[in-house]
Amino acid sequence: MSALCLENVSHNFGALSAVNNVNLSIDAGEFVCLLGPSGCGKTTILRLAAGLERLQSGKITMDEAIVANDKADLPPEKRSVGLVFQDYALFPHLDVSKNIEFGLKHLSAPERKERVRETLAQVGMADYLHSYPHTLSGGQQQRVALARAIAPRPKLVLLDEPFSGLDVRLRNQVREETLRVLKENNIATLMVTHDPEEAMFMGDRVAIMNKGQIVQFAPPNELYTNPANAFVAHFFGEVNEFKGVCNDGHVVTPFGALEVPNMSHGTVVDVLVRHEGIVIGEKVNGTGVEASVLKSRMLGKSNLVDFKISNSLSNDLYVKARLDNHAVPLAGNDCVLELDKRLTFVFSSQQSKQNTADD
Ligand SMILES: Nc1ncnc2c1ncn2[C@@H]1O[C@H](COP(=O)(O)OP(=O)(O)OP(=O)(O)O)[C@@H](O)[C@H]1O
Repeated sequence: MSALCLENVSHNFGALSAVNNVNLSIDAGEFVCLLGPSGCGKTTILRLAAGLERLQSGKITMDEAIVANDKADLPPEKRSVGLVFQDYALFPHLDVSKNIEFGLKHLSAPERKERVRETLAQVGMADYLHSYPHTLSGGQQQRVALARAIAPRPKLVLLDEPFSGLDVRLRNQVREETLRVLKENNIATLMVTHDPEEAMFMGDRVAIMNKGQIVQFAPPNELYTNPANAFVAHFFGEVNEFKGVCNDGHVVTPFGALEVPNMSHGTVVDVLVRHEGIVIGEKVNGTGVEASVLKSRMLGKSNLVDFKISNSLSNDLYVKARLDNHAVPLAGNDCVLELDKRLTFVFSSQQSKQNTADD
């Protein structure tokens, strides 16, 4: 059963189409991230699901029950949804316990107290019952905001860029804690983010959006290794890009011929290779290409290495590779480069153009 299901949902602001025929469903207990560039419609989808924006077209159900369609539109307080926003939105004049009790009016006073205590313990804030929001750090406020959202035991929580106000180190910690708490409580979650790494870290599945539409909805691993188009490939990491033409089921690249069995003869293509898809190899059976190392930069666990390929089909060609520290050749040295085909993608140029965010 879907905790949340959007069917053919569209939304306009005047002449602007902010959300265009979106279908999205989240299973019970599943964590789904809505990822995309600024202005692609992520927050509008979240607001429609929460009931903060009136549905114009389509249908929204929660646990199979209609919450919004052309006839009905349940107000936010009737949707049993927990909300957490970027700015935490705690009530400044209420202490932590009162902030959380706010959503528990249906419980008796002793039940309320017990629920507050229990929920704060889950987020590691049991000692802050009577603190006021302004005396708490950003991370602590975010934990209280999460406690407030889950205390009424909703089946669905909606998070809008909840970690973007936190510094990087704290962000990783709060992300992990948030994920743990939501999973422990088997709460389905839809989280808006524009950070691909965050989406991959947290999401069981990620819906990637562009221009009001969902372009691909899949587990992180699939988005990374099997992107539906060039937009998705670019969004999930840096790539090297070459142009080519499909010739009898093959496209010739500076690294040799690649098979493209499903493309028609003469199709102009973009070949995209992830930086980590260029590897050092040996020249065997004519595969691989000789290259010289221009520059290498240490980036923690890996190095970003610039190569020049001189015997390419046209002019000199420059590519970047992300190599493990132990595999880095010295600047000025020559080596043979190969493609890791799992991290090499071929798309028709026409299709790539249509999917580019800023064209
Ligand atoms: N209340 C509004 N009135 C008019 N236009 C709006 C309104 N809310 C959003 N928009 C527009 O709708 C489009 C989608 O906005 P939305 O906030 O959903 O995008 P987003 O993907 O969440 O962006 P960001 O990551 O920058 O928050 C944008 O072009 C935005 O300017």
